[in-house]
Amino acid sequence: SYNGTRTSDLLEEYDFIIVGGGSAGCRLAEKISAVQRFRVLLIEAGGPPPFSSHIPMMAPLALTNPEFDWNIRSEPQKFAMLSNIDQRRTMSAGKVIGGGSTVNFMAYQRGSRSDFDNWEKKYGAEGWNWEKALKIFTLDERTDDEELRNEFHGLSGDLGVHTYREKSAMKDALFEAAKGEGFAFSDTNDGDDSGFYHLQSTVRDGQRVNSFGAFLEPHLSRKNLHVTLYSTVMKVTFEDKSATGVVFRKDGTDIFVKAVREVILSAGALKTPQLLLLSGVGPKEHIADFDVRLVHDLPGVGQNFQDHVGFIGLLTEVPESAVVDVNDVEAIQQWLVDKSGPMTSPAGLHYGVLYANVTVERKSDVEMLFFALKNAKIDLGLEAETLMSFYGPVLEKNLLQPLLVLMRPKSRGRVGLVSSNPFDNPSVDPRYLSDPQDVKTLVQAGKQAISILTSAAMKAANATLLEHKFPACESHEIFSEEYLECLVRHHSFNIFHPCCTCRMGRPDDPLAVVDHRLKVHGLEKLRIADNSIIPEIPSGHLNAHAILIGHKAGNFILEDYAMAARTEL
Ligand SMILES: Cc1cc2nc3c(=O)[nH]c(=O)nc-3n(C[C@H](O)[C@H](O)[C@H](O)COP(=O)(O)OP(=O)(O)OC[C@H]3O[C@@H](n4cnc5c(N)ncnc54)[C@H](O)[C@@H]3O)c2cc1C
Repeated sequence: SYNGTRTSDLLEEYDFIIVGGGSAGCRLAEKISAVQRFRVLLIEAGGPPPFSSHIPMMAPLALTNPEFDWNIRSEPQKFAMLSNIDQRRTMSAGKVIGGGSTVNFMAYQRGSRSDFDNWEKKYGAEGWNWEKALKIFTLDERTDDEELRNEFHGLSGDLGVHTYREKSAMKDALFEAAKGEGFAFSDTNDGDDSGFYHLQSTVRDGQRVNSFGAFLEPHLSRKNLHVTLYSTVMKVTFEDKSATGVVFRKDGTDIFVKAVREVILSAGALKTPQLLLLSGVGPKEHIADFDVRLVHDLPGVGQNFQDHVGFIGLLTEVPESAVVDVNDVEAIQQWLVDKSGPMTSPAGLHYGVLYANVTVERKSDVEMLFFALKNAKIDLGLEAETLMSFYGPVLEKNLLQPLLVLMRPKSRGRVGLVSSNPFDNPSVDPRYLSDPQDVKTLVQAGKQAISILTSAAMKAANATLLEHKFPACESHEIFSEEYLECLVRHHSFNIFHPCCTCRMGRPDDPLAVVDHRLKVHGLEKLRIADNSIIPEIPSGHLNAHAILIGHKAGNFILEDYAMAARTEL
């Protein structure tokens, strides 16, 4: 498999150095290396994608595997994840070329028009409104869905997207039940996120589409593009307030490469703030606690952490035919022969998704994702005793599990250093559910989910919501408000969408880290292009956003260096 540029072939200097070959970094590297006279270096800490990552149903296998996952452990949580080991959560993040897009669950969702318009209005993120974002989404997308030939979708981009329109009795029942609750059927990616919809996912011809395979792999022969794998950037170097290059370690050797024009950080929402702090850029009081020389006091670095978090534990028994078994040998063989069959389901999410509104101000407060998979071994984070007593008795049953997730959580966390060693993971304190409104919203959504799961349509499809109490909540009447609140706090679950830790904003905004063209405030020759720059978490899943950010960063760079960029974007 691909192993990147040989170390002996690397140059001493490049025009642009991109740190992190994830969803955004790969998109960006393709854009700027299209200009032949730009020498571009992409530095990625992980290696090539594992074979299993191509099989959509195998997605959960990469979770917590140290070969592909940074395995960052959160700080103990006070308001959520109360039944987890040490009340912590593993903040899974891809350590592999393609980053999150190589290990994620492949849902392709942009969120709502208002999310983007809000970035522009509230945070001064000029040019990031829905209309502008939509142009880029459609440029990059290649949907295979005949029914989506409209202004919201692209047919000729590089990012393959598949819609799961396949019919099944369980999906029909879920849709019928959702209709009974007043939800209409809709297209998830038209900017109006409400109702029930078929899942759109980054799958093409039965295989995962990651950002590396879609955008970069076809262009690896470009002579001006170097990609170094298994290479961990330790810090950005500066002369006064200007970035001069980076130091990375590969095979035990520390290598300095000079950036003639710019360094661009695309290391993701957890690692980008860590790298800035290690390089002396961030809140000066925090940096002073470590053996790091202050380069620039920037209070917003690592602040404003946001993630989509919610809960699971409403177990619903369904017929065997409604569930995909990850260990089904016949299904694996079928996939190996012609990339078809049950293994093409992205992590068992093929039943579609519901955006539920529980408050009046929003259409999409909570997303309900319906998982129906067996033997998936998803890391739930629970203490062994709780895991055994809750899941042990239902191990042999075929289960449908709704995962209810806050789309616009109010709680805010932070990322910081634990040490000045770049090989230590950062300290991540999400402060999940620290805002009481978040819990209230999830409890209301829990009631709505129970109504759906116990509806006549679901009963007719032989689905039975099990009255099986979660251990920490045994003293409460099952499915009462108190029970649901207890479940929310004890069996909380995030879906690995950290963002917003180096957010965009105006120069006079004390917590802004980058401007609307992604340049770091107060510094020269340094940009950020990954999900850390998002000011407020949108209601879509974040792979689409990272790709959008990589694409726009590429446009900004081409414009700034007077290349023929599409300025209208
Ligand atoms: C398990 C899981 C499931 C998910 N499911 C979905 C989903 O269904 N749909 C969806 O849209 N989104 C999903 N996401 C989220 C989505 O994939 C991410 O939001 C997105 O990939 C983030 O893109 P990014 O470019 O900001 O960062 P990343 O893609 O994480 O890229 C960062 C890259 O930088 C590298 N890096 C970090 N530090 C260094 C360093 N010091 N030196 C060199 N390289 C470094 C990393 O190894 C990584 O490759 C999921 C994520 C996970 C982990």
